[in-house]
Amino acid sequence: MKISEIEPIVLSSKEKGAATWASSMILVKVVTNNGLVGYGEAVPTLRVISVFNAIKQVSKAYVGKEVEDVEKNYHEWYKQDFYLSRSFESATSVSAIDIASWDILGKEFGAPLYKLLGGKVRDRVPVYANGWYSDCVTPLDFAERSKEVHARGYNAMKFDPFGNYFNWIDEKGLRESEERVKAVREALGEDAGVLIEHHGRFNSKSSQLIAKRLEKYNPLFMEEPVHHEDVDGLREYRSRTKVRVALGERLVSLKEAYFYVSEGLVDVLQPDITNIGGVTVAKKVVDVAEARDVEIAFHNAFGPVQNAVSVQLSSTVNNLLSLENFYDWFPQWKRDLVYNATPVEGGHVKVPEKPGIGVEVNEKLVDELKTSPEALEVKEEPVWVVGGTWKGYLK
Ligand SMILES: O=C(O)[C@H](O)[C@@H](O)[C@H](O)[C@H](O)CO
Ligand SMILES: [Mg+2]
Repeated sequence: MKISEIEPIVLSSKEKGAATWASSMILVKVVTNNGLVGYGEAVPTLRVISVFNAIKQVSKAYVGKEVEDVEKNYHEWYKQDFYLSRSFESATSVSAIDIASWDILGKEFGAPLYKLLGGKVRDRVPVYANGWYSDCVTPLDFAERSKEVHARGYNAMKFDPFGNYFNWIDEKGLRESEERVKAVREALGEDAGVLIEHHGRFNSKSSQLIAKRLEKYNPLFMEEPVHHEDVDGLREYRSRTKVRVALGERLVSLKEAYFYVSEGLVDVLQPDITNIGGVTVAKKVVDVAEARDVEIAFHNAFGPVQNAVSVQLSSTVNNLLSLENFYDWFPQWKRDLVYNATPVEGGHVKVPEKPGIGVEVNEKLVDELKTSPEALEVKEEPVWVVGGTWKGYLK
């Protein structure tokens, strides 16, 4: 079965989600010469136009290829694109096409993805909540909202308590962040998972001060505590703190993931299937992590296709910690965009049994929401911030 057509589709709506990127989505539709259709998804942050164009470029290498040859096709692009290991746009494009190819493979064999990957090790995937704390600023805001989320069945949740501090943090920032974390820990009790998101924005000295202040609240992990490229800063952080480190959403290749695992720089690896290289690379990354007892918690922030493929893969991962989940904080259209959806019940998602990624795309809604790629607005509250949490800081 040959790939005959690849179409990048930008979707957007005025309905706001948890963050700036949440109101748009990049879907990739792959069609074969005998009419099978598969869907993938690419990363929709401040690069919507360049990712859309990159998908068109990568498509030139994939059209005409056998859709079943996921391994060969990825390596052909690895050979072609001198900059794949450096280009997030290239990596997310190849990932989206790879996900759609696996979706087609499942449909061809009439099997959900997990069966093609060696079978599942669990029927329900444990998830943690993210995106739940829009407009939370005071410790009380965080405490009340986290209680509501807990009552919905989530026993673990992630949040960024650091307001608009960037690179450096001072005593006031440390105190305010500590008050928020303390409020959530007290609201949830000792057994819940409290996950601290740093969004990779601090220098090592500042994040070490943070770790010393927050370790008494027993965070499940500290996510991206230092700037992504600051490997020496991360080594210093590792040697001077006792907290568990999670990272991985910006990794774009197997070798990059291998580096963090083999150097002992990470406890919880968070590959994103939409930019690590699709299912083809993600499953290898999982194995590399397992060899060093590093746990997996896929980054899963964007849309329902990414969510579906992440649920399928998570069901097969022996060393899974949890899967990130924005599902209940998606704008409604992202839930409506797929049939046989994957709701969160009791902090878990049931693994769908439909072929491929396990959900079908609502093509009527795709036609309604389809738009031309446009640059996202740049606001004082950056794209990675959960909306409204900088309110107290903006002039
Ligand atoms: O862990 C996460 O879910 C991410 O850090 C998100 O919070 C970011 O905002 C997004 O990935 C930006 O592209
Ligand atoms: Mg993150």
